Amino acid sequence: MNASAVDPHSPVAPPPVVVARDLTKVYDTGETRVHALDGVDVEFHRGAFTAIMGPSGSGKSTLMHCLAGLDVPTSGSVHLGRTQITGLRDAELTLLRRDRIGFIFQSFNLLPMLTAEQNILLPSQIAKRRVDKERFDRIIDVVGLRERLRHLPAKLSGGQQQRVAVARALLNAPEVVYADEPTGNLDSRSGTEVLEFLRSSAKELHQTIVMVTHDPVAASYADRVVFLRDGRLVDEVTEPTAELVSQRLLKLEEA
Ligand SMILES: Nc1ncnc2c1ncn2[C@@H]1O[C@H](COP(=O)(O)OP(=O)(O)OP(=O)(O)O)[C@@H](O)[C@H]1O
Repeated sequence: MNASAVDPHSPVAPPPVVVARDLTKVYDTGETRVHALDGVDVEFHRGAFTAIMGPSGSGKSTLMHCLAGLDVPTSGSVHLGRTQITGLRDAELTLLRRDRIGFIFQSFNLLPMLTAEQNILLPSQIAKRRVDKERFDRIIDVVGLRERLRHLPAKLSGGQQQRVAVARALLNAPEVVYADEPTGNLDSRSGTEVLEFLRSSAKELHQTIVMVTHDPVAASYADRVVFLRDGRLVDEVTEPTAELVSQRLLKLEEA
C-alpha cells in the first residue's frame, strides 16, 4: 500500500515521523520581541510530502530550522521518531542531523572538485556508512543521473546539480528530508523535474519530505500544504492545486 495514502487518524496508523508541540520561538533584539513561532502544533507522517507556506516573515524558515535541529525553540517540543530532539546537546544534534535527516537547500551545496557520484556518496563516507547499492542504483535511475555520474558539478545544469543534491539527501533513507526552497534557483523545467522526483520519492520510496516554498506551483506537488501567518499554523489544504494554494495565500496576505 502507498504509505502516503495511510489515514493518519486511523487507530492502526503508524505514529508520525515528526511531531512538534506548542512550539514557540521568540527573538529578543533588545528593542523588540518577535514571536517568530507562536504555539505551533504539527505532525508529518511517513511517506507524506508536505509544503510549508505563508507570507514573508510568517515563520517558515524558523519552523523548519526548529524541526530539523538547526535552531533551538524558546519552548515546546520536537520529536523525530521516539527521540525528543529539543533538549539534545549540540554534539548529539550534529549526529542526529547527519544520520537521520536529509537536507536540500536552494543553493545546491555541492563540492566543485568532486564528481556527481562522489558528492552523492560523500556523507555516507564521512559517516562511515555502508552504501546500499540497490538503493543507490534505484535513486540514480529515478533522478536520471546515470549518464552524469562522472561529471563535475560545473559540467551539469542547475537542475542536474539539484538532482545530485536530492540523490545525496535521499541515499541514506533518512527519516525525513527538509527541503528549503529547493527550486528557488532553477528554471521552471528543471524545477518541475526536481518536484516530480520529490513527489515520486515520497510515493515510491515512502520518503517523508517537508518543503518550504513561496511558489504555489511547487506546493501543488505536495500532498498537503500547511499555512503559517504570524508564527501560527492557520490553514491547511490536502491534494492542493496551484490555484487553490494561491487563493489561500492571497487570503492570508490580505488578512
Ligand atoms: N535571527 C533573528 N533575529 C531576529 N528576528 C528574526 C531572526 N530570524 C527571523 N526573525 C524574525 O522572525 C520572523 C519569522 O522569520 P522567518 O525567516 O522564519 O520567516 P519566513 O516565513 O521564513 O520569511 P521569508 O518568507 O521572508 O523567508 C520574522 O519577523 C523575522 O524578521
